[in-house]
Amino acid sequence: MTSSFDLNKPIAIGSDHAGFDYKEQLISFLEGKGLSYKDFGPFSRDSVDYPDYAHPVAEAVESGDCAFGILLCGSANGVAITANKHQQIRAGICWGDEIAQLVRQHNDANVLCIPARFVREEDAEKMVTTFITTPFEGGRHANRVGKIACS
Ligand SMILES: O=C(CO)[C@H](O)[C@H](O)[C@H](O)COP(=O)(O)O
Repeated sequence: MTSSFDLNKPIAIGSDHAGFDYKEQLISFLEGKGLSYKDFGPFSRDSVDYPDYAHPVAEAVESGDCAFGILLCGSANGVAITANKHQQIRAGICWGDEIAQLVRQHNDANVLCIPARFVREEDAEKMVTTFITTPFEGGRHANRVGKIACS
């Protein structure tokens, strides 16, 4: 699979209880594609607090330990709000393939946030593929992305 991400590094993935089943399904999907990943949990369907999983995924991407991140919760708002607290993280909520393409092309997103309660499993898989394979366009978008971080 061709990607502008360094796929020699693992993909960071995490969720809350609402995203747990989709996380497990996406892990199988990544394994099927021969892609390595690091699962930041949770490891059951028990109710949990999304920041406890979104922060570690964001840290793994920000540090360069992982190529990029995938986060899932019910609406994706909680994980996206949390991940975007990290200066070098650009986490975008995606609910369809065209949005997943645009968040890479225009925003150089490094964390894909999926609303598990609002998208179908097959659409989640398609968005992951699109996120991985779509390069950042640069140009005018690079100027804008360069102005996002506060410090
Ligand atoms: O954080 C969220 C919303 O911004 C996520 O959608 C959570 O998954 C959701 O809030 C969990 O809700 P629950 O009623 O505790 O299952």
